[in-house]
Formats: sequence, C-alpha cells, structure tokens
Amino acid sequence: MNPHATRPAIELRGVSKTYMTGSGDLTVLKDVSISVGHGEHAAIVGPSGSGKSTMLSILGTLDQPTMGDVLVDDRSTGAMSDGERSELRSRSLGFVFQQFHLLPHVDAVGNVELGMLYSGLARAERRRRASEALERVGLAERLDHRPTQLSGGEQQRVAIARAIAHRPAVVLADEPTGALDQTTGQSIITLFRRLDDVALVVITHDENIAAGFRRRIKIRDGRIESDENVLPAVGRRDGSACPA
Ligand SMILES: Nc1ncnc2c1ncn2[C@@H]1O[C@H](COP(=O)(O)OP(=O)(O)OP(=O)(O)O)[C@@H](O)[C@H]1O
Repeated sequence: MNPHATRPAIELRGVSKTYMTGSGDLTVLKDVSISVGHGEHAAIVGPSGSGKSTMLSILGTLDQPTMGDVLVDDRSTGAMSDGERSELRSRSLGFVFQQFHLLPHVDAVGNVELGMLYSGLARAERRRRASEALERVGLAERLDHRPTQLSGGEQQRVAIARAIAHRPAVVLADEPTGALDQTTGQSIITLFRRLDDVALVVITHDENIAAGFRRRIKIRDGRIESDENVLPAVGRRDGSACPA
C-alpha cells in the first residue's frame, strides 16, 4: 500500500501486452497493475528491453493492451473509440520525450501553443497559457526564440511547457534526460519535481535519475519487480533531504 496515495489519476489494471512477430508471439508486459495518484510523482526504472516504453505508450493510450485496462481519472479507456481516446489525451495527458520533438522554425511560445491546437481553447487563451507555462519552466525571456537558438536543456523545458500548458492531470515522460548531459538532466528532474499539481510518470533506465523520485517502480522482463516509496526526511535518523 502506498502511504502517500491520493485519488488515482492514472492506473494500469492487469495489463499484458503481446506483440506478434515473425518469430512468434512476444509478451513484453505481464499482468502489470500500478496506480499513480493526483499530484504523485513516480519513476519507472528498468533495463533496456524490460518494457518501459511499451508501458508508457499504454499508459498514454497511444497503444492498446492485449489484456487489462487503463483508467485515466477513474475513466476506463478500454472501450473508448480512437476519437474519444484522442480527446482524452488532449485534455488530460501531457507527453515529454527524449528527443524534444519541437518544430524547428516555430518559436518557443508557438511550439507550446501548437500543442493546444485541438484543445478547443480560443487562440488568445492558448497564447496566454503558453506564455504562462514557459514562465513556469523559467523561459519567460525566451518566448520568441526558435529551438536552434536554445540549448538542449532549454528545448526540453519548452517541451515540458508544452506538456503542462493545457493543465493535464497526468504528465508522462519517456527518458526525458536521455539527450542531456548529467547536470542539465538533473536540472530537468528538479523542474519536474516542482510540478506538484500533476501526476508524473518518468520512465528511465538511469538509477541516478530514478533516485530523484520518492516513488520508484522497478520493472524487469515485463513485470513489476518492486514498487517502493521512500519516506520523507521527517523521522529519518540522518535527517537527510528526501526526494520529491
Ligand atoms: N512494435 C513492436 N513489435 C514487436 N516487438 C516490440 C515492439 N515494440 C517493442 N517490442 C519489443 O518489446 C520489448 C520491450 O520494448 P520496450 O521498448 O518497451 O523496452 P524498454 O524497456 O523501453 O527498452 P529501452 O530502454 O531500450 O527503450 C523489446 O524486446 C522490444 O524489442
């Protein structure tokens, strides 16, 4: 039982995923159940090929499980149409990837604004929220910079602004520090930790990155190997600071 549990923002219930390949069926997720509460942050860590990206795609409703269900904000997605899933994603989910996936000829505020194109928000509101999100990630002075005029860390901040600008309940990040040097990667994790109004799931193969999160879910060969919550510093004998 997770001692910090809040109402679930996103859940996998009994999820299995089998790919059909030329050399037979390959089951890469095996009866996985996890629940991440509103405002809770979790790192999913595991070696290459353990099923992390598959899990994130399924959490994000970009791919469908072979068995089991994904619930976002208590809503089952299993029986949704593609259109309903797409609407759910544009309303409730935000994505951050290793490669920032920014449009090269569009400035920072434009890139963030484009992420809300199908949100139903009026253009002026999209721009207002885009500027606000960029301020939140520390890029208030870079609104009109194009990706080529930004460092890798700044580009990832723009991508994070794009992921939060529409105020989703859940942000899913797949190896968000993978293209950055260690110091810049840690600053991105520090930024993520300040996003206390979203449920955050960060996928990483890097134990040092996972150590920045209070909740760490280890996956191996498509199964949850451990799911641990490090208790806050209060009551710790060494009094050391605790990750988010
Ligand atoms: N579309 C697919 N068809 C067939 N097999 C796939 C497909 N996608 C992934 N796999 C296989 O599923 C397994 C898990 O892949 P996945 O990308 O989820 O692992 P991962 O933990 O994210 O790995 P990495 O850290 O290297 O990205 C791998 O053996 C991979 O080859």
